[in-house]
Parts: sequence; C-alpha cells; structure tokens
Amino acid sequence: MDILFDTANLDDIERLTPIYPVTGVTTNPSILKKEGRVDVYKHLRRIREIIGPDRTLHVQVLQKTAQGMIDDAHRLLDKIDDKVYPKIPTTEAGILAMRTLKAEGVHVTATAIYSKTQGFLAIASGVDYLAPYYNRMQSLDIDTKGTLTALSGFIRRFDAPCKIMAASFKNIVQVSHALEAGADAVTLSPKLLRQALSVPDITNAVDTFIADWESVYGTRSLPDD
Ligand SMILES: O=P(O)(O)OC[C@H]1O[C@](O)(CO)[C@@H](O)[C@@H]1O
Repeated sequence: MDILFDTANLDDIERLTPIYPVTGVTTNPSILKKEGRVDVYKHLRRIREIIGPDRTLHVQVLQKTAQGMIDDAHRLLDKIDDKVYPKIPTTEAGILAMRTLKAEGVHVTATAIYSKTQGFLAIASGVDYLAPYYNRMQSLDIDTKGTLTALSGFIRRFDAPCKIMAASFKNIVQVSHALEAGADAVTLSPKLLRQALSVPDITNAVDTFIADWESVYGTRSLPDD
C-alpha cells in the first residue's frame, strides 16, 4: 500500500515524513499555489531532498497540447531529477503525451481521472499510476467505488504494471472507501491524517489506560524489573 502526502508544504513534509509511512509526495499547480510564488524548481528539489530518492515525487505538467506536456515533462525531469513522475491530465492530448513519455522510459502518473474510460486508456498507454479524483467524482454523483473496483479489475486482468493512486479526498472515510474499492495508493493532505488521529475518543482511551495504571501502582511508568 502506498500513502502519499498531497502537499508542497516543506515544514509539513519535513516534520511528518519521519512519522508517517509515506511513500511519496504529490503536487499540482493548485497545491503549489498555497506556498506562494516560490522558486518552483528549487522548492521541488527541496522536497526531493527531504523525502529522499526512494520515495516518489509526482509533479503536474501545465501545457494542454501533447508536445507542450512532453516538453514540460522533460523540463521537470531536467530541473528536478530523472526520477520525477510527471503528472499528465488524461485528455486526448494527454494520452499521446503519456504514450510518448512511456516509450522514452519516463515514469508517468495519469491524472484528472473521472471515468473508467479515461482509466482504461491510461492503463493501455502504459502509465505507472492512475489518479482518480475521489471527492470530485462523488460530487458529480459518479459511482466512485464502482469505478475504482472496475479499474483495479482491468489492471489485474490485463496484468498491467499500473497502480491506482486515489486522490482528491475531503474526508478520511473516502480514503478507506477508496482502499476497500481497490486503490493501491492514496494521496492525502497531512491535515486529514492528523485530524483522523486526533479524535477525542482516541486520546480518552489512552488517558484512561494511564489513569487506571496509576490508580493501582501510583506511577505512570512501567517498573524497571
Ligand atoms: O480535488 P482536489 O482537492 O483539488 O484534488 C485534486 C487531486 O489531484 C491530484 O493532483 C492528483 O494527483 C492530487 O494532487 C489532488 O489530490
């Protein structure tokens, strides 16, 4: 299972990567916008430094034509490093860009996925990750779980070297539903993870165990022997 941080915030990535079992970081232009007008390549190289070479870094291209997307992907690989996964929107131009980049041996993440059709086209184009937009699909009344289950079935049936990285989460329930439906990976903001762990019931359970111990032994520590 892959869990990725959907953020470009350096403080969060630096502080939380050692804590959570994250396997990578995803960004897009809207996520980068939250950091202000940063020196974008420097910023992304710093993310790479923090997460190290073994975690994946997914960065979106900006152009809408196939050639523009390919040029953007090359720019990202050149300016950040050759391990970056360019994120290519799954449009008609994007499909051509994906196929061209895969033929060059580049890792590719297909993004902006709302449908099974986009998904199977990206799978057939040989991409490494598919990023279906969980919350945005739900808001359109699309059968999100059914779409993920079908895509996961296609991947298995055709033995495609592709993982589903569900994205666009607005609450933690969507995340577990995506995993139940067949997502191999989920990308979510660190804030969602922290919110999920800071519910009062969890804290209360831990406090009650300590209080029970203390009421018997008069201390909050385990004995040395
Ligand atoms: O709906 P949102 O919150 O804008 O999310 C869009 C999603 O698309 C992605 O760009 C796909 O990787 C994620 O980084 C993000 O989770």
